[in-house]
Amino acid sequence: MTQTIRFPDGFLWGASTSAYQIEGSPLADGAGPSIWQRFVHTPGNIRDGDTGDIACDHYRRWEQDVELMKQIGLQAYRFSINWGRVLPQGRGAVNQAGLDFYDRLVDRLLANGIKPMVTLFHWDLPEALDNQGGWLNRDIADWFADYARVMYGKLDDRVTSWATLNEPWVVADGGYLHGTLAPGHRNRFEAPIASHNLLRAHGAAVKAYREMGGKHDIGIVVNIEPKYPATNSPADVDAAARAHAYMNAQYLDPVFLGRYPEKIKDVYGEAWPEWPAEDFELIKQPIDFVGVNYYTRSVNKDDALAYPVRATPLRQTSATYTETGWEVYARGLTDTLTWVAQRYGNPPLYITENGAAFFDPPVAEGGRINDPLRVDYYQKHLRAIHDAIEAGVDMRGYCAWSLLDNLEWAHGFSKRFGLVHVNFATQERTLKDSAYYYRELIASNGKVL
Ligand SMILES: N#[N+]C[C@@H]1[C@@H](O)[C@H](O)[C@@H](O)[C@@H]2O[C@H]12
Repeated sequence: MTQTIRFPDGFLWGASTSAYQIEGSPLADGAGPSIWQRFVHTPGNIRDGDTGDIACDHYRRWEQDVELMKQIGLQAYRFSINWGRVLPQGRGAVNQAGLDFYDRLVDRLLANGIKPMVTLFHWDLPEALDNQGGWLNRDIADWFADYARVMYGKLDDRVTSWATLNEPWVVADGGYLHGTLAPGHRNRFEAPIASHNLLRAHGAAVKAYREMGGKHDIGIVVNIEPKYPATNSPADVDAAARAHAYMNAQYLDPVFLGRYPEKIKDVYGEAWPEWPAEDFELIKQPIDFVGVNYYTRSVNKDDALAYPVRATPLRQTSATYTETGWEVYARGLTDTLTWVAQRYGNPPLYITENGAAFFDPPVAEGGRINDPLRVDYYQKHLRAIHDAIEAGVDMRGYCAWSLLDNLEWAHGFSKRFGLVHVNFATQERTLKDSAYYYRELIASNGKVL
């Protein structure tokens, strides 16, 4: 007898995007370039030479896209603000046209009963700030707080959910250690500095919100990937612990516990600086929720040559893998959510991203796009979330990644995560079968699982 699944009353069902991945028009109407403008136009950085110059053309088609959200029945829409569209130099003069774009979007979402969930930073740092050191300059905590104040001042009368950062780990690891993401640095001494300043900026933006009397929810969005040892050998167990400290605990420990996990020094070694104690007072500002981005897990083998964590993920022979090479492992989501709940005092949690890139067939007769693997992925992961709820985790909502097929960073347009297919040549949108399935899920509050 299959269990009837019921999600809590008021559980919020949404979908997520980010500015640079969907908006296009990166320099329109006075916007200042982000570090992605330079990065995507540097040959070799993005597959097929794809760029965000047009992307999903959302900056011009946003009304059509809100209609799509309504058609799917979204209760919430998580999106990010392009910092440089609002502050072209990252600081100082406000670009009114940029602010007006987000103002109109928020009003239209609310008019359609869709809750805006705003992320202030989703990787598109203004180039002008990067030219002043960007995340390597300790002043960026103040620059970010000033930008946050501009957005709070404009939208906090209607936006009730703020996230400061999206996935600081990816910014530090991809942007400063491995160079696979903008700004493309490869420096093991820079990565912890960027990571620490991202957390300081988070704390400064939360502090600014409280000081202005903000009464709504503010939190942080982190990617969490549970790390399992390949064997019970001490070497593999320790390898998994290093990988966990590096990707997972390095972010929520400072935010909730006011300190880094001890193991992080073993990860970075000589590249790990000592930090001023007052930094942790700033970072650990009380927050109202954690956004968890979950995609997969990794099974780790000790590997002395794999910097910085000295652990290598092992492919699981019997598993299904997505187009991005990620194992489909829904149990890892339950383990992740119970870990966060147990370690940090059961804070309110949202899944702010969860989804999969699979090869989608062409649009069939009648305009249908059959994507059963994506439907199966959602079904498995929502069941895993329900298991966490049954275990007492305070789950408040779920945002599918992503509303639209979009620019998958260095993958270009080759990896499609959308509930909605985008023909990037014509900008035609087509709901995939997974969008129709998600619509039923929302309408039944998860009962059709
Ligand atoms: N790759 N991938 C999909 C997805 C990416 O498109 C988002 O921008 C990130 O927040 C996070 O990495 C996850």
